[in-house]
Amino acid sequence: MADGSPTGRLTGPLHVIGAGLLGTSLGLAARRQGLEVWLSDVNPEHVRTAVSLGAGEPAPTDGVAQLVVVAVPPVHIAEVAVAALATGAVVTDIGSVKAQPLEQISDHVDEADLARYVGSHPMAGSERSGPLAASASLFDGRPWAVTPHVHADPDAVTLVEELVALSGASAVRLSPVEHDLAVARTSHLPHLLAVLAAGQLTDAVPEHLSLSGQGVRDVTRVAAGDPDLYGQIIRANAGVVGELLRSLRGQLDELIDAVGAGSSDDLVEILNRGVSGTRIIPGKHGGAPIETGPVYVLVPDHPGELARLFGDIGEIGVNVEDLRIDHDPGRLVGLVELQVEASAAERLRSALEARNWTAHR
Ligand SMILES: NC(=O)C1=CN([C@@H]2O[C@H](COP(=O)(O)OP(=O)(O)OC[C@H]3O[C@@H](n4cnc5c(N)ncnc54)[C@H](O)[C@@H]3O)[C@@H](O)[C@H]2O)C=CC1
Ligand SMILES: O=C(O)C(=O)Cc1ccc(O)cc1
Repeated sequence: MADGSPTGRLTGPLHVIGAGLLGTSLGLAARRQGLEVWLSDVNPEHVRTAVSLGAGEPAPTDGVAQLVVVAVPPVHIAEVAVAALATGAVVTDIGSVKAQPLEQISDHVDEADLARYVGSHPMAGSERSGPLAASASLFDGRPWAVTPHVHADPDAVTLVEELVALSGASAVRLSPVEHDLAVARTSHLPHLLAVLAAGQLTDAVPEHLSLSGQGVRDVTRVAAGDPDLYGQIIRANAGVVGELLRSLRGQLDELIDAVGAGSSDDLVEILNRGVSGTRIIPGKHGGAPIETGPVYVLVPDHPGELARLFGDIGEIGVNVEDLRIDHDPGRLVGLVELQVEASAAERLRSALEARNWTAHR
């Protein structure tokens, strides 16, 4: 077993504390690369489930892991990380906010132990929780913030960045404060806006809800996330999120004026700002955003049809950038929306039609 001292080379064992969505996904990703993974959780059922999925083995009662990953809800991160540092291991947490746990941990450990703590945050997840929602490919191609504090041991930082690479993600190094500013804008505020958009649906009558299309599903998806978890995340970043919300209040007033104004100029200016925002979100693997276009395909609601469609797309040789499926309320068919590189959309549509699929753009 490793003695836990940072060597800058990730050989394991990796101890994941918190076998929920994130922890189990990480265990699966690390096992995929052959690393020894130990799992623990306050809920023994979650460990059993994660083990049965192949995410690792129950953590032994003794022995020091090389790297401990704390994957528990935000309010428990500091206490779990402090206990893990006492074992001599390098410790990272994957919580969604970084300045607050660092401050709490710093209050309870000496500088030598603190040097082995390096916070991090994978920008990957879903609105579901628990080990059954886990996936080995959750982190593939995703950004993963690594947020060393000024006294962090460089070897410990390297070890955490190796974990990121081994999980299929790309490390983005930021200070904890910078990170919290970034996620307030890219994650916490969008989450709260999705909550408001979804919440106002609860006032609608069922006949009106029957007109729900893909747009409302797109803007409300993340609002289904566990309110307890998101409450903790947002409260841990309350200062920055509060500032953004106050700025948004001003923008909401401007929007109300623009909607009621005689001319549409101001409204179009606001709508254009939205278009600009969508265009600067980086593409997959942090690359430049690529322009995609949709191809819609009618798929009979029978077992095996989706596999046949994807087999055909694979043979046609077009990469699918994104995908969603809508069900036709009146017929036993699904409408599959494929997002592909814009320049390949027409080629894909005509090749699918040639293979007897009903496809349009
Ligand atoms: N859900 C998401 O999409 C993302 C979540 N995160 C962060 O990852 C962390 C975990 O979130 P999820 O996996 O989504 O939650 P989850 O609810 O699926 O899993 C959390 C697990 O921690 C366990 N746990 C709670 N207190 C514990 C303790 N004191 N010791 C050991 N185990 C304990 C729970 O039993 C549960 O199995 C959170 O800090 C969250 O901010 C980060 C990125 C994305
Ligand atoms: O569901 C999504 O699209 C997400 O963006 C998931 C997510 C949730 C919380 C985080 O701290 C990071 C990522």
